Amino acid sequence: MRVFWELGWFFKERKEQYILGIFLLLIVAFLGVLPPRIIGFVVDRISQDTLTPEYLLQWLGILAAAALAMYVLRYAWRLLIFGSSILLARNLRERLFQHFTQMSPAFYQKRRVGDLMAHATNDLQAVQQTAGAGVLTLVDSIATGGFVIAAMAITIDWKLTLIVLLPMPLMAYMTNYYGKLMHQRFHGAQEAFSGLNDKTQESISGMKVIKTFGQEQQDIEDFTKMSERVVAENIRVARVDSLFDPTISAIIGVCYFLTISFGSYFVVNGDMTIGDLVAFTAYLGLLVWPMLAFGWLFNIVERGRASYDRIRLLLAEPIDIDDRKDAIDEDPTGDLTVSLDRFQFTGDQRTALRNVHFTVKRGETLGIAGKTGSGKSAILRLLLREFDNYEGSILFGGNSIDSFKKQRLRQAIGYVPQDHFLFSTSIAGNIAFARPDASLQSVQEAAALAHIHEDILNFTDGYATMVGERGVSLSGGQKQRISIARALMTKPELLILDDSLSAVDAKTEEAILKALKKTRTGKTTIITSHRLSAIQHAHQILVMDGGTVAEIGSHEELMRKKGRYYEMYELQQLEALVEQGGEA
Ligand SMILES: Nc1ncnc2c1ncn2[C@@H]1O[C@H](COP(=O)(O)OP(=O)(O)OP(=O)(O)O)[C@@H](O)[C@H]1O
Repeated sequence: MRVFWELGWFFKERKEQYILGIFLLLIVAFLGVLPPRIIGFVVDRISQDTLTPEYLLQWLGILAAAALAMYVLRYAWRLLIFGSSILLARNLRERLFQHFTQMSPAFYQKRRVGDLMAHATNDLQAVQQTAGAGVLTLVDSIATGGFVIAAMAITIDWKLTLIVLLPMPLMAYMTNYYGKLMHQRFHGAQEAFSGLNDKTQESISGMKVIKTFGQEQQDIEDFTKMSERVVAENIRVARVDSLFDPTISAIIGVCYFLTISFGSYFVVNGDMTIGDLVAFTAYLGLLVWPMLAFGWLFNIVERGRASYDRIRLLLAEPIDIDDRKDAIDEDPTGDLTVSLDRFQFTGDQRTALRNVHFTVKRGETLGIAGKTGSGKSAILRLLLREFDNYEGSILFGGNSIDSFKKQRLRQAIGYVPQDHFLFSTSIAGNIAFARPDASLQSVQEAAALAHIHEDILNFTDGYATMVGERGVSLSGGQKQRISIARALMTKPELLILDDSLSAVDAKTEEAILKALKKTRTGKTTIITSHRLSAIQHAHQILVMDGGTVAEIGSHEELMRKKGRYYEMYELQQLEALVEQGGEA
């Protein structure tokens, strides 16, 4: 029951609704004890042969009024309590989503998407159930049970009531024992569900690769195994859950046995009337629901507790990249000075970057070259402040990048990542992502700069063409150029192209670079590329090797040096020549 205490903050927030709801529920529970008592009175009149139509009508009238009141009040408390529990789910859902948006890539690296989705769906539903059906079963079982027992003891016979209640401690012990078992098993069931969720998500996203490699059968087998584990875990839960009903029914059976044995003895002895015994038996029938509800309560509460524990753990995960208290609320601008002594990716033992020192003057272009895995993207990710755990400093306009508000820093940067991601919306919507209020004209201008305008006009719906799952399929080069247009929309102070021209042909690459040079005067640009043609025009070129700077200088300087850059350049020239069929 600890989960009710832990959800106390929410019950306080919705105090009025819960108090009124519980109050109405208590009235309903009280009204519920009237019918058996009325039946008892009427049976006594019948057995004494003194039943008059007026007497019967009077009680029937009261019964009808009670039934009507219960109908209306039940509706009202359900609305109040279940309505509130829906708000709890909304509240937690929004907090979770907000939390997800603030977490750094390091968080997503160690979490699985399916797992996070299970938190946002299955777990939230279980917590909602606790605040709704959980509160209902708790209050209703105690109130109805309490009123019925009170009615039995006060209006009929306290001795018979005591006798009948004798098996109750056994029931309390059993339900408590089952509850503990359920808690352990629920954890297993929820984890298995998370795993299955993750598998489904990954298989659907990677269906193309699965099919290409003809691995459908293997994937189906993996899925089936995980699905069977979910079934097995849930059957383990059901095995305990199924024990509640038979246990409660058996105990109720014992109660009936005691009622009939001792009740008939009391009637024969003249301590009770037949009407009393009939009413008592009817009351016993009314005890079935609170006892069953008590069993369900354990189920709901244990499920809710396991889920709420998982949600709280997730929400307690610290935001590792956060704004400082005195963060600068201005867009960063100026020279970029990078002085990195050492950087390791979170959770990785290897040094990803070592002794990387360079300055990019405002308005200049920096090119970064280097073999795959040499640390080019790592530098860019630090500039974006995806990680803070480096030794050294990164200054933007003389201020450390972590002294700016995260939002401000990222607004100042237009980033085109290697792995393009387009949203399932129109092409215009994708380009205007960071400026949703932008005019179509500025969207088209950005698209023209990224050399994708003509392609877009050729699509059936032009800029309104839908992209993604339910839309048009785009080529890698088209996706790249739409991503570049998206980054250009904000006219960023710093534009970062992370190998973003790899899927376009040499002519298109040249045209894009020319357009950038023309429109980005006074603004800084960083381009990483395997193809040196994309960076040879840069004011400065950084050649990375094994996480450190191997060479730095302009194209001419590096060519004169005849070092690594020279070798790479010569090799690429040769490759180009071979591709053209050896004609110089
Ligand atoms: N999130 C991460 N956690 C641990 N190691 C990582 C992570 N991302 C990259 N690395 C490692 O850091 C090194 C540098 O990677 P980086 O992505 O910067 O290379 P790159 O030069 O951009 O390569 P490419 O040209 O293939 O994109 C690599 O050895 C890579 O395996």
